[in-house]
Amino acid sequence: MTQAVELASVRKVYGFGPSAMVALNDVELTIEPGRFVSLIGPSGCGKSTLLRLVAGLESADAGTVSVHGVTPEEACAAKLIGLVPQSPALLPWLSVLKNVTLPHKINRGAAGRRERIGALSARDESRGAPDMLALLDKAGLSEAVDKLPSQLSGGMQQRAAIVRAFGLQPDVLLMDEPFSALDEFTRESLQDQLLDLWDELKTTVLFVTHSVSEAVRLSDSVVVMAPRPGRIVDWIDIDLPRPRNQRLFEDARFHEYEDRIRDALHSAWRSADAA
Ligand SMILES: Nc1ncnc2c1ncn2[C@@H]1O[C@H](COP(=O)(O)OP(=O)(O)OP(=O)(O)O)[C@@H](O)[C@H]1O
Repeated sequence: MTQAVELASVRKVYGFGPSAMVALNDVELTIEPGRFVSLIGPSGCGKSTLLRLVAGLESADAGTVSVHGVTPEEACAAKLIGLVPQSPALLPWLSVLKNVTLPHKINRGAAGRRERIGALSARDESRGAPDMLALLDKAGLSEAVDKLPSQLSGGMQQRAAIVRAFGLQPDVLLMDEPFSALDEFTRESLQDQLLDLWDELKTTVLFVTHSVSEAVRLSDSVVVMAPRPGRIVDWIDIDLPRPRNQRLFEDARFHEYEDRIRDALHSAWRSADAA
């Protein structure tokens, strides 16, 4: 089976000489298609760097990165990869509906590139373009379709950004702390909506977070990283039933997973202090 994401012996160094910073060292990571995997770890352990390597925004100094069997650059050209950054980055002069449909119009050439790459795509091409109004409705934005981003709250803007990313039907969706700027209530409701969309569209998700409970709630697997040098120190499969709704918080196993990840994070912090 072709893996959705594969990093082998990856090393990334910023700077030169004595000021060189090893952002990632000897990173091995394999993500099967359709899985939801979170990266968690202390600040500076290389989570965003790893995401940027998969997105093709940076290149590795050693090792290989592949997305559905091709380089991130090829995967990007074929629009296999979607990226949701920390802040929504919507175009301020376009309505919500135009913001979420514009990438589709721009990216019509991607279908041909996908075909040329071959049978790497996990998606069902016969499914056609998604109904963006239906996706906006599912994300609770049906009242906001004709509004400008400035007329929406931060949470609504982030929801629109997520719909836009899912609407492109990427095979791999990269999310860099997409909910970090939001209050807890909005955050939980966006987690629900993200899980709904993910369940429907079966996209592979690689999700960066600082929140242990968010990682446990959303993920099939949580990857724990440590800094100096940035590396993977633990991989924890979250064997909890789906759908994962609010009742999950009453499940003792949910809190056991949280404790396990917290322990792994404490070890990561201690190893960073010792470095
Ligand atoms: N463009 C860059 N130039 C120089 N150093 C960089 C650059 N980008 C990241 N770094 C360094 O690489 C290391 C990893 O950074 P990265 O942003 O990937 O960490 P992170 O785990 O995402 O951190 P945070 O949780 O704070 O967002 C850090 O020490 C950072 O200072």
